[in-house]
Amino acid sequence: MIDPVIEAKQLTLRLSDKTIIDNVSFTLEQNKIYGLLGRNGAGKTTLLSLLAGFRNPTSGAITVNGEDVFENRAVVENISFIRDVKMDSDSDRLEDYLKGVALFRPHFDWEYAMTLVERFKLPIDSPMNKLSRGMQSAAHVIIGLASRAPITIFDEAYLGMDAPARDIFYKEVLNEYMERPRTIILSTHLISEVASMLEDVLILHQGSLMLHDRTESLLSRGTTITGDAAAVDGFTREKKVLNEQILGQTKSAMVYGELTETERSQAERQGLQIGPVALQELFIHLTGEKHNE
Ligand SMILES: Nc1ncnc2c1ncn2[C@@H]1O[C@H](COP(=O)(O)OP(=O)(O)OP(=O)(O)O)[C@@H](O)[C@H]1O
Repeated sequence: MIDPVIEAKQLTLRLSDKTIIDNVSFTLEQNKIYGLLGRNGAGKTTLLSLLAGFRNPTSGAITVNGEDVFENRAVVENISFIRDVKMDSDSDRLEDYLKGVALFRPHFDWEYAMTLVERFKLPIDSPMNKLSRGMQSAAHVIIGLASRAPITIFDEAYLGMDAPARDIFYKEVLNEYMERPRTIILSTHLISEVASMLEDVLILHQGSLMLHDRTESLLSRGTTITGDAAAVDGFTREKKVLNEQILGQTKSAMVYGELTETERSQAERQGLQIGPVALQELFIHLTGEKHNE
């Protein structure tokens, strides 16, 4: 499959009379890294299951290059959907497990998978259910990376992994993406760790798509003001402050909303530094209780 374009049109899923995905529409262009963010229960896994063809929408459509995904083998074999599932009852050795998975994945690179097994220091002969939680996560991440599917989805796949293992994962994702561009969707609560990798961000809130924007333009909605604590307080008095940090006499405040040119020169005159806002703070603000009252 070349250059997959994913389109959701008024996508809706109801389960037991509850609307889980509510009239969601978006277009995902080929070969970008997308971040799918949302609070617990927002519907991220459900949306990704629809995209991976595991579920049939109640109404609306989700297509890849114009073709419906559900029960469409030609499309689905180009999608790798990696979740953090526990393998408590699977006694296959890791090597056999990977061999089994590779059979159904046309782009699977066995040599790369073995390199990753070494990088994550996984015992290749161990039964899956004897691996630690983090090692099981790493095994799934290896499948996602080595499958080299044109559409690769990591749904909290790396939650059990410790910080050094996650670091390896992020580096591998970026390396792979540079060498073999593909569409990668990362659904995560570890926003600060992945923020710099994301080209576009989608925020799902209570089943609806709240926002789809380039990360850069999303980040321009907020500003960090740093400097003398009293000056920062004066400057931000009328503004929506998302978060503040104080270190001695110095204060750093994240505010929502773009600054005007006049405000920027005013800040400069007062010796205040202006910097970018963190994606995580924006996310907390946009999906927090108060913003949605
Ligand atoms: N089979 C089902 N039947 C009924 N409701 C379901 C079913 N599966 C999920 N839900 C509900 O759908 C909503 C969305 O769940 P989903 O797992 O997609 O959210 P999520 O954004 O991935 O959450 P988290 O970040 O906590 O993993 C939740 O309210 C959940 O209870």
